[in-house]
Amino acid sequence: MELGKGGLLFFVFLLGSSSPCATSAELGRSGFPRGFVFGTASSAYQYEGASREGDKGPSIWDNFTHMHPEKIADRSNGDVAVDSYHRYKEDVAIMKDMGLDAYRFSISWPRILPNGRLSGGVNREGIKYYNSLIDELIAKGLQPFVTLFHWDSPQALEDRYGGFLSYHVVGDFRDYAEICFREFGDRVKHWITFNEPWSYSAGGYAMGILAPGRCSRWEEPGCGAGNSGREPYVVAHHQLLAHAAAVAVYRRKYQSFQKGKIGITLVSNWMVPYSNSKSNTDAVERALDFMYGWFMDALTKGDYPFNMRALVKDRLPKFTRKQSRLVKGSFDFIGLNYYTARYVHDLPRSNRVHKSYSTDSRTNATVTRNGIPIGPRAASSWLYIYPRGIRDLLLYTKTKYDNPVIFITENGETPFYFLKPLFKRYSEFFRIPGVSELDKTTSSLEEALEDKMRIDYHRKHLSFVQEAIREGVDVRGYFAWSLLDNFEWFAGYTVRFGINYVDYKDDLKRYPKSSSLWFRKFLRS
Ligand SMILES: N=C(Cc1ccccc1)N[C@@H]1O[C@H](CO[C@@H]2OC[C@@H](O)[C@H](O)[C@H]2O)[C@@H](O)[C@H](O)[C@H]1O
Repeated sequence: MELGKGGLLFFVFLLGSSSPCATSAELGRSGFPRGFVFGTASSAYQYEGASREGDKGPSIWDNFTHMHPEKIADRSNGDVAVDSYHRYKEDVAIMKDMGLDAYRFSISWPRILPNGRLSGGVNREGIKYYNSLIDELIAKGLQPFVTLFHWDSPQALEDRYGGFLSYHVVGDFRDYAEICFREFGDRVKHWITFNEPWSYSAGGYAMGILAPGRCSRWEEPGCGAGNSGREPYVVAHHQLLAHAAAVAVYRRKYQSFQKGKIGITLVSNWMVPYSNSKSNTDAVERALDFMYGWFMDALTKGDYPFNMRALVKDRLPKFTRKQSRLVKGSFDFIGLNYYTARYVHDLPRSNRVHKSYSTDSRTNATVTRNGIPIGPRAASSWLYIYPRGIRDLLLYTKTKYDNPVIFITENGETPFYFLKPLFKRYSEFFRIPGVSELDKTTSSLEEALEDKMRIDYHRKHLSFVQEAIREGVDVRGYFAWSLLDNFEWFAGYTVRFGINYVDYKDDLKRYPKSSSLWFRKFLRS
């Protein structure tokens, strides 16, 4: 049944139930299909530290945080992070004790190739570290899910040819990926080429809030160089080509005897029309195309969505026939990161001279409708809690993209923290409508470990994942973001996503939060 644009969204909307059937009493591992994988997720720059140890080369995040500390909320960096480079055995023991099945982590490209290129030499210290981590996971009965690129591009390639702005990155990424397949593929059976190419393209080249921090001069908060109307599309294009090149190598030279699966992790908000007018339901379709279809259409159809081609025109790169064939179908599964949702309404055609990815879709996304938030706000200004969105996004993917195999590779939140005294004295200023519970910044460790809001977030999202499975979506796993509190990019260490607490003031000691204990019980029931 061919559904028109609005019809598809209306179809998803109609089927939606206001809340999932399972109650917290019923919710447990046994409510999911046999073999469903439960894990936690992390990334190299946010966890490892040891930024200049073990002969690792610098990444663009090492450079970005040191050159632009003002772009990080607490002027911090990942030089030490949570020191997983030295403490990975302790971290794996935490996962084992929780009863998790898998761990999603990323490999730092410049830790394997310090100069970014094969010709610069392979760093055996880097190979040794990841072998140790993978061996430890397997020894403790955990499956490694490995992301090859989680934003920490080698600085050497940025200096050499502008990193992902250049087509040269395709061959260098392919060579890097092949080293990983060869060295780790006997034990790694789930490969994720890129984490959130949307975030890297939009955050790094349209908004300038992620490394390498490029955007047009007139964009807020202002960047030294860049072009928000062209560079995000070029960088996304080269990520897709690099992804397809790596998949082709894996399928041609390794998959037949290593028997692994390879995919890519995408992120999308769920988009809710501000009203059911045609202009706003059309706007929702455009918003989904510009964030999610940008990659899903290329991966399933071999070309960008019609909406993008029609609106971005010659600023949107074109696939050659050969490239289109390489990209189309270049996945065994899709990793999907879901955090939040937005209300979306149409923006009339503007004759803006300043072209930007951020305005090309002619939509505006808001977190409130008639003054009412779409859901309780987490600590991060972009994260409003809308659990039903994970089910709607999964159903949309099933219906529009032919029911691919999906792993939820990230889902998580960071409770609202306030300075307790400040909160008490100025609570009327902080009263955010709809926030069910504020986790105040606490004065004691005991209070810091109490994260009921995060338990509620994961319980509700897991219930909606169950509902999506009942409706036929082929979801095979769920990874919570994140195992530990960690370096959260432009927020630094000011927000905490961990289900396990890290005491930054006392030797990075790890402590289970209530959510960790909840997951431990969930995984045994
Ligand atoms: N952070 C994102 C997507 C994103 C990109 C630009 C701006 C906003 C949001 N995606 C995933 O979210 C996770 C949580 O992201 C945090 O969200 C709250 C922000 O304040 C914080 O800076 C960010 O790290 C990251 O840690 C993962 O590495 C990443 O894969």
